[in-house]
Amino acid sequence: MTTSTNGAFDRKPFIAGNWKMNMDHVQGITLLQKLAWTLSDAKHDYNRVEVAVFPPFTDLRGVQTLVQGDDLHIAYGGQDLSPFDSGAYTGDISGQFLNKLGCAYVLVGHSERRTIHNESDDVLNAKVKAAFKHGVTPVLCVGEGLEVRQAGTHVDHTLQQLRAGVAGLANEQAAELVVAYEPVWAIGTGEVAGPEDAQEMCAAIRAELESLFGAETAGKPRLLYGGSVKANNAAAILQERDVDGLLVGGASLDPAEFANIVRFESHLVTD
Ligand SMILES: O=C(CO)COP(=O)(O)O
Repeated sequence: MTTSTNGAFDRKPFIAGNWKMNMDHVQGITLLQKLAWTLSDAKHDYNRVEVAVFPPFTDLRGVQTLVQGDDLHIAYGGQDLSPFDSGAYTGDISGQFLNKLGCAYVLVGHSERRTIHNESDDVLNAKVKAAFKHGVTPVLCVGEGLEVRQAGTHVDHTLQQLRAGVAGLANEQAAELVVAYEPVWAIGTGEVAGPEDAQEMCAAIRAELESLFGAETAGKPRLLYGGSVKANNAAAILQERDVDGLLVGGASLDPAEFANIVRFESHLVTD
């Protein structure tokens, strides 16, 4: 039987919605408004569970205006950033632009960036550093594909991505980092890694951070799970000791479903 962590989280739970390439800037505002209303009706305590959304770049200005205008306590961030500050990099977005738009976070190395855009570990390490340089907290995404999982080398594979991503970070940066474990075979497939799979990897990530940065620092970063998370499986995953939050794709496009995930505590098993 899993042990409830209700009321005893070591780190503030973090529930993030990655909208991917969905929602134009008009739809994005409607979605965010509905989410905010739903959470407000449910009297959600943002001090207890942090909420963030990752809309497409073109939505960010509208999101900022809504968040500021309505004094929402929902954080937001970009889905990617350039490793460079500015210059002749057509199509790229600088971390300083994200900071200026009030982005608290930025996704780095989502599996769709690693596979579709062939982003290498070196580039991703540069992106992590660029995010910190510009005052935006990176959410470093790591995780194995199906073949690696079937070969049983998923922990080694994922830790290698982690080590490469955090290479050269100062302890204060490592403490602020967010890491999202997203097994590629569980993304958008309906195939959820079991809570024990999420726990196994998050514990391994925490142990690796400890060996790199020491125990005090390693206790601070929040570790998320992502991959086919829905309201009906969120609580079980979050009950695991080393899982501090969730990175939600498809279900974050439905405000009622996402709000239910944010309110996972009402589904926790208490013993
Ligand atoms: O990739 C993900 C979040 O970044 C997970 O996506 P799904 O929740 O749609 O499986």
